Amino acid sequence: MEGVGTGAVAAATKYAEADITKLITWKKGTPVPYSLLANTFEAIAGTSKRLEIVAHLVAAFRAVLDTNPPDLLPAVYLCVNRVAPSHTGIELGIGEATLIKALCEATGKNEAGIKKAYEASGDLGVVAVGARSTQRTMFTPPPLTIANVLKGFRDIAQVAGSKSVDIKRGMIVKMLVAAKGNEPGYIIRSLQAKLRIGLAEQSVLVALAHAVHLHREGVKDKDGRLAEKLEAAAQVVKQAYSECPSYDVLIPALLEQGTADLLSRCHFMPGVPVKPMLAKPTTGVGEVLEKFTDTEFTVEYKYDGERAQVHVMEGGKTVHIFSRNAENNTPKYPDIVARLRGLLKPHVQSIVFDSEAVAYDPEKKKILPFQVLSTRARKDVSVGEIKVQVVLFAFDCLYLNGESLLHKPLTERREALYGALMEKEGQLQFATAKTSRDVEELESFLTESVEAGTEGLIVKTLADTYEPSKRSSHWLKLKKDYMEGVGDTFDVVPLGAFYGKGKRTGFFGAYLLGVYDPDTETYQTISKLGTGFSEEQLQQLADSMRPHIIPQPRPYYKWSDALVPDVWFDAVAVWEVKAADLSISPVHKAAVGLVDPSKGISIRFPRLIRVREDKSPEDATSAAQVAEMFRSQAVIKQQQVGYGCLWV
Ligand SMILES: Nc1ncnc2c1ncn2[C@@H]1O[C@H](COP(=O)(O)OP(=O)(O)OP(=O)(O)O)[C@@H](O)[C@H]1O
Ligand SMILES: [Mg+2]
Ligand SMILES: [Mg+2]
Repeated sequence: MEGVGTGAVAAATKYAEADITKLITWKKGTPVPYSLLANTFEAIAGTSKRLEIVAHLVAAFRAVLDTNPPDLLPAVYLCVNRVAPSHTGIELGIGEATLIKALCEATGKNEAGIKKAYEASGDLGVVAVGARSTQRTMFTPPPLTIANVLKGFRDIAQVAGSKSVDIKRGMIVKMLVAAKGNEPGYIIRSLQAKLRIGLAEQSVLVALAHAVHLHREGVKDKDGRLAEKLEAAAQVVKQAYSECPSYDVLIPALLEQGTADLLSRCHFMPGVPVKPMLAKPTTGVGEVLEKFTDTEFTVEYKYDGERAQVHVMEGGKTVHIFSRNAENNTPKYPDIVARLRGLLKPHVQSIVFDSEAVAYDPEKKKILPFQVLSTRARKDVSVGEIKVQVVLFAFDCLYLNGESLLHKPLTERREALYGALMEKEGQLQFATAKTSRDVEELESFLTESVEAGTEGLIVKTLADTYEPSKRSSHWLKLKKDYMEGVGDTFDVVPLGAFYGKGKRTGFFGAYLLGVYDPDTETYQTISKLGTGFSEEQLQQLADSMRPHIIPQPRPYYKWSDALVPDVWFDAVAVWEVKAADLSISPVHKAAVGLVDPSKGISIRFPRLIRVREDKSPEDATSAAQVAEMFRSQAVIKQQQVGYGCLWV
């Protein structure tokens, strides 16, 4: 067995010393006050050390477990700043204008004053805490509790109809009036769907695992193995959550029997999207053969469309289609929903398969590029009005007739797939595949794949399981581009913009781009993007970003005084760009500390490929990926020099 990380040992020691009774200010069996969380958030915001962040959360969760366990579920939702699992599509994200009005109403302050304070601090949460109420209320409202804050948020998220803005505002005012001390700040930030305390979901999962373990087994290290057990608990909880990303399932399972045997109670199930398995870039057939010397692998066409995880239940009566992001894409594809029933073999009652939805020309019987798919409407699509036809290329089977196949090898999953669905041209086809180790054969398969209108190949080991949410080295992508020395594309977040000159006066001529570092929860600049747009595209991008201008950069943006944009944006969009190469930069901050202690990495000559509607800013290219790409670029350069062909 692997050794236990020093982190776990330090954590175990910290927990043993923590006195959670100090936190408990309420009676056992009564609802836990929201102040427990607000104070915990405050403490977390005050440190950047993972270990301390997790320790604060563990203490709070233990206090909940000791006194009122049913409050653990709402507490966790509030920590991850969500009101429901993401596939339900129920989310917060109240606009600034509404929040400002609500703050005025709740505090009796005027709008100009609130706006001025907002301009100064750039954070409505800070404004909310500072804006003490000048109004007297007849009755002091009872303190906010964790359960009623979540319920309030849920209600607000679900108000619909013509008067919804006013109704929402009224509900927000009520919460703000009841909030005390630092609470209004976190209420406001939660409503904005931006907690901004540097709390990553992975940390919440670890804390949850540790708290549950300590609550059940005690904090004393009875056999010298506490650190090891805590680490094991965290692993199991993380895995359960990646198979079944729903706290509504995970937390009751944890409360019931702890982490022992958790995967048998919280596992993949149709209706809840599993996080998709991801692939790593490779540079050529040579590298693939080198990596997989002793491993059996297969190669498939890599289609350029949109990922579609298809859940079919009750013999086709219920169908859900989920995006790469676990969002519900079913309303976008009524045509697929309608055709699926006819494509199931008779013995198939339920199936979940992984596929790529690709635009298709039924007359020419040809697949079409992603750009065509992106013109298809996203919501309220009715079958009769569909202009862009799609074909599904199925490549994996995750579940069949009541049984999860996630832990089966790809060979078995593929057999299940081929045995469960019927192919029909232009409707549903299996991804073209080949199994070979021959360099020439693979090279020509790659050429073939590109001629067939795909992006290249995806190489998969045959003996491995499906690894939800992992960017695993069991799946390697081999795009034509990589071999031309370009490397994989980057998914970047526009953080700011520069006004244009000459013909571009009046709108943005260039953008400041950033990547995301989930370890520090910061956006770090990587490049300036200023060429390669059409005038029309420039206009569209400017229109899409203008509503997201903010008065000041967020405290979690890492940028340099040497390159300050004219306006800053909230981190809301993801753009896919192709770039020339990566270099250590005196200006940019991407992956700072990972390759060089104080300098970041930048990319040269980025060109916009597409706007990624299917990725959220936290799914942007990560700092660690940038560092990895930088290192592998150095290796390739060296190899190419070695082969006498200088890399340009
Ligand atoms: N045969 C296939 N097997 C697996 N994935 C495929 C296949 N054909 C197409 N794909 C698509 O390729 C994607 C992986 O490569 P791609 O470079 O497009 O990733 P991405 O969506 O940009 O995400 P990232 O860059 O974060 O990996 C998968 O998510 C899937 O949508
Ligand atoms: Mg793709
Ligand atoms: Mg990509």
